[in-house]
Amino acid sequence: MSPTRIAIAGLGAIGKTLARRISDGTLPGLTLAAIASGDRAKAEAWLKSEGIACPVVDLADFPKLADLAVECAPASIIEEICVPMLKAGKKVMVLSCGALLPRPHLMELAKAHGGQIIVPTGALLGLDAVTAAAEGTIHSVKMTTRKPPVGLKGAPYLIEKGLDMDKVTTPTLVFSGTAREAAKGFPANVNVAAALSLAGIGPDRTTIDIWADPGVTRNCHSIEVDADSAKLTLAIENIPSENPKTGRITALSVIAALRKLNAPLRIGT
Ligand SMILES: NC(=O)C1=CN([C@@H]2O[C@H](COP(=O)(O)OP(=O)(O)OC[C@H]3O[C@@H](n4cnc5c(N)ncnc54)[C@H](OP(=O)(O)O)[C@@H]3O)[C@@H](O)[C@H]2O)C=CC1
Ligand SMILES: O=C([O-])CC(=O)C(=O)O
Repeated sequence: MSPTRIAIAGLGAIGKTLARRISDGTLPGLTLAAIASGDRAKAEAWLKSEGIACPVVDLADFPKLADLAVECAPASIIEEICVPMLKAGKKVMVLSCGALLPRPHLMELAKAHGGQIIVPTGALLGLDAVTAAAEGTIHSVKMTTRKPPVGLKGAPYLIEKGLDMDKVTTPTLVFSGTAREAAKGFPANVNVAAALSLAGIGPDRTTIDIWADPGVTRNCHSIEVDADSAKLTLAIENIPSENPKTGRITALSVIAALRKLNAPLRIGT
């Protein structure tokens, strides 16, 4: 069987970890085929320093070079990554999944051309159980996120409300609302809430409280799901990566999902 060719869009905290792990040959049946970056010269210099041989290309070139693209770039360019791949009937693993909520046309495009959008568990946990529960009836899904203020800095919602994260000295509830509203107001901070909503009862019925908490050093998420099959209470404390907004486990989740693509034994939903 020929190897599955992987393209990476975005060579940041997630993309770099991914590039290292695919190119070192520890993921059987996968090959690193292409990378797109916001800064081609910087990406080429980094790849050279790591001893990774991979072309840095334009996003538009992905469909001819790759079978699956991993989107780990700013949410604002999701269309540029997904549209060419999906039109070519290929797969895209989407990390900026909050940006999927206002774009149902991307799912339509996948359906029309036989492509697929894959949202990995990412920085969260329990999406296996939530998708299973969603095959029955889920009554409610509530999430609470608690991050160090630096992990929320720059969010459009905070800027709009004039909330300065440098001035937060006690745990502060900065947002309470639906996953859809959270994805709009915090596009680089709570993709986890969007993933949870897509797994369960959708972005308008899934709720989230976001706390800026100077007392924590990790990005902490807890989930409560009430369903006719089970009651779930789940929590995860993510150690930040080189990007304080992004937990280290996110890249590992992508690697685990990629490993499952060609694995003879597949664990989990
Ligand atoms: N679903 C989930 O559970 C999670 C999702 N995320 C999301 O995943 C995404 C990536 O996260 P992370 O790796 O931490 O982000 P980073 O900010 O570390 O990296 C993003 C990279 O994208 C690159 N980029 C910018 N413009 C373009 C472009 N036009 N084409 C290709 N690449 C570009 C940037 O490169 P340069 O610096 O050269 O401009 C940057 O290195 C974010 O949207 C984040 O919110 C994060 C954590 C969890
Ligand atoms: O969901 C996100 O975008 C990032 C996040 O909370 C985490 O990594 O813990």
